[in-house]
Amino acid sequence: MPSGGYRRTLPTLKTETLDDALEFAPDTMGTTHPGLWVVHSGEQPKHHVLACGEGEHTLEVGRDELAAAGILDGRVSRRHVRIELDDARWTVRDLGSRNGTFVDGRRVQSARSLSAPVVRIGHTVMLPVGDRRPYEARGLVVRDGVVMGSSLLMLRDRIALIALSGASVLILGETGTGKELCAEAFHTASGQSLSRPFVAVNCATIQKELAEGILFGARRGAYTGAVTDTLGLVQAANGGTLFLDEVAELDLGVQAKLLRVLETKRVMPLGGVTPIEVNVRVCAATHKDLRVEVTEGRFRGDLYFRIGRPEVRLPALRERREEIPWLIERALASSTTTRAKVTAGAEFVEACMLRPWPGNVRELLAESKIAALSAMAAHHGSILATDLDEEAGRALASADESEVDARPEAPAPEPEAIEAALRAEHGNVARAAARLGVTRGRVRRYVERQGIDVRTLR
Ligand SMILES: Nc1ncnc2c1ncn2[C@@H]1O[C@H](COP(=O)(O)OP(=O)(O)OP(=O)(O)O)[C@@H](O)[C@H]1O
Repeated sequence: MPSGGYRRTLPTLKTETLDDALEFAPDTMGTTHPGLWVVHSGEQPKHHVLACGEGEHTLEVGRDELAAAGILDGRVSRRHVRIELDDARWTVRDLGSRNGTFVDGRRVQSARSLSAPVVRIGHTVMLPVGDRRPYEARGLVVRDGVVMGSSLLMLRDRIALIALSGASVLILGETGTGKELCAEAFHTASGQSLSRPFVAVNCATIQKELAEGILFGARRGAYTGAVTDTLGLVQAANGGTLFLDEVAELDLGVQAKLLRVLETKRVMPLGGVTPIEVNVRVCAATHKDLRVEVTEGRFRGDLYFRIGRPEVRLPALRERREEIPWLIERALASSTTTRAKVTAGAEFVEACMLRPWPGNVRELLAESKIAALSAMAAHHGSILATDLDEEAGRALASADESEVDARPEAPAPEPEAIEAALRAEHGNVARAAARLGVTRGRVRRYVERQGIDVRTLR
């Protein structure tokens, strides 16, 4: 295969009916349907919606309400918290509980906020929802390791409809939101048999001068070094799907040739004389606004109209926080080092739900694994909030902020002091950093530089 792409067949995805594409407009009486969504409890992800009574906006939650939903949490008081939606504002009031109510990570007696906060009581994490009906109707599905909350399920249905219509699709979304997974779902839903190829290429990684050969193939002798015929990704995807990730990075000249291939359904390899017939579905993705790219002359308008419509937009992870507990569980289950050895504590999950995750799912999965190792090194089977790296999931510093951050820091601790702190804390980087009064990143970098295996310090 040419570099920059790969070819594989995909596992079967069960086809689901599309008739559950419900619309959730306020009902004719203007009644809202607020509720409280339990997303994590007892070190496990949950999906359970507690409903306010018909026409009511207030919900009281305690041990019995949770137990009725099959959720047992000994740290929750009998009458623990009242949550109210009033004039589009959430009010959370502790009802004199023994272990307190936490709103967005802070213990409160009472708190009001315009946006739905993350609420924790005992070992249970919850999200208030203004309209519980989509969550009740669609739930949350984990299939073949892919976690899909209500918004992703809706998106998947839309992608399936587009695929069945025979059109191409443009997938928009921040890095790590799952655009490639969507492309795979598009391929599967196209009804193309499993033996048909799915070929993915990240256009940002293709060198400009090699792009034509990589995409369209080359005949032997077409250029210095072309010692054999090469197929090209378009031909490799023949009969299946070509996924062009970061499509905005394609050179304008290559864009023109790609458009021609798609219009004529023929590809001419470099140095070739006879075009070859191809039948390829294109699925493209980008984190850029292609319309702006067209307006500013960096993307061809004609290609945009060929592959840029219809578009689907993947929400950032911070817009679908209910998936976070399930993704953490996926991360722990995916490695034999952590599987069945550690679980995610409620405070860890809460901390994860409060970070913006600019790297989205990819970043959360990676940081969950690091946190799990930190918990294991410290001999606790439950991942604590302090096991989450301080820098993990935080917004990336802008250039201006990095200048501020570049102010001289407190002097770096001596290596002996770092190692002593690590020994005292049995290899727990977070606690060693707290003991030294420096950031966790600083201790972690020291550990990595020195090649210290923190497990030996347990
Ligand atoms: N809903 C999900 N459930 C489970 N894993 C997911 C989900 N979404 C994404 N991932 C995982 O997160 C990682 C990043 O996903 P993917 O490569 O599809 O993102 P992307 O948007 O294409 O990223 P980029 O723009 O950087 O190429 C992959 O390991 C993928 O398996």
